[in-house]
Amino acid sequence: MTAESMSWRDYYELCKPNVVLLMLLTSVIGMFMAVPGMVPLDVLILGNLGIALCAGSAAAVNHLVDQRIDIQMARTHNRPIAQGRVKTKNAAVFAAILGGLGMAILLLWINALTAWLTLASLLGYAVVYTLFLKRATPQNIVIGGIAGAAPPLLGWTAVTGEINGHALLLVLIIFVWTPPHFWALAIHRRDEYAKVDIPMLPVTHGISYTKFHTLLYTILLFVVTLLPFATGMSGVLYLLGAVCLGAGFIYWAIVLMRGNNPKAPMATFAYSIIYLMALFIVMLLDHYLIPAAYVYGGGV
Ligand code: HEM
Ligand SMILES: CC(C)=CCC/C(C)=C/CC/C(C)=C/COP(=O)(O)OP(=O)(O)O
Repeated sequence: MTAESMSWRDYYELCKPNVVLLMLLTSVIGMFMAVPGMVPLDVLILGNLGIALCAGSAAAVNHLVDQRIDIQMARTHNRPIAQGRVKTKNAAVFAAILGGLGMAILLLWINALTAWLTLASLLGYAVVYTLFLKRATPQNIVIGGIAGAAPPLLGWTAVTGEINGHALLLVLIIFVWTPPHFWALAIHRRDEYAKVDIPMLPVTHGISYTKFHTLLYTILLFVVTLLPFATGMSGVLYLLGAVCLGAGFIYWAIVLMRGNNPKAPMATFAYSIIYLMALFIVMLLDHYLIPAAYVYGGGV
């Protein structure tokens, strides 16, 4: 592999591509949930491009700010800035270009509301969470989770230009999902966070306390995911999916809490990602398939 292709890979990695891809799935589905038919193609492409660039920019700032702690933790020590493969200044320029481009796209071709909400999420993650909360309180990821939870709202406002209760419900789902998603991993990596003095919940309050709160949030998540059905936003297919997926999450949170399976923390973390992906996909399927079934059923 040439040095040049290596460096592109490093810049790509700065954007946390897998995380941003899952966020994009939620913003795309936020767009589709906002309308009964097809999302205008320009909004679909430019809206998600703008959101992705801004999220990538925030992720690059996170790498930049965290380089000294990243190099000390096994999970993150090989990151591009921590290892000096990307210079701090270049990373800052890269983040500024991505953020500037993303904002320009949203302001020029989408709408001002989406642009400012996206900027708030960018700053919420890159500045409020990374620079302050992460180092200050074990509630860091709970509060910081608001930024990561925003994409379905950003997708929704990109299409409609308005904030809507149903869009906020999608944000609420990801907001409540974030603590079990992260704490499962943080339980596994507790000693590393302790080593770099980051006050994650398992460090400040212990593993058992964190496991219990992971279970509590998972139960709360189960309840919150019933709300799209209860409010008439989604139908029976979604309800079935939410109940099955939620039962699986609670199962893993219980296995985690019982503590006799050493693989439970990372299995719960992996499940959290599959869970969110599947929940949003089933919501989209419900949105299009169920009305279609009614139409065709009614027409026969
Ligand atoms: C404040 C909120 C969040 C925190 C603290 C958090 C924390 C983390 C951490 C530490 C990892 C790294 C695991 C590793 O390096 O192996 C991770 C991975 C991941 N997170 Fe989150 N996360 C948050 C929000 C989100 C959101 C909102 C999404 C998507 C909607 C998301 C999707 C993912 C995905 C897909 C991965 C796997 C990445 C990979 O395999 O490369 N996360 N998360
Ligand atoms: C515009 C918009 C939607 C912005 C959202 C930005 C974004 C990419 C949020 C990601 C959330 C995340 C992976 C947090 C982990 O950070 P960490 O520093 O705790 O984890 P780390 O140790 O792996 O870096």
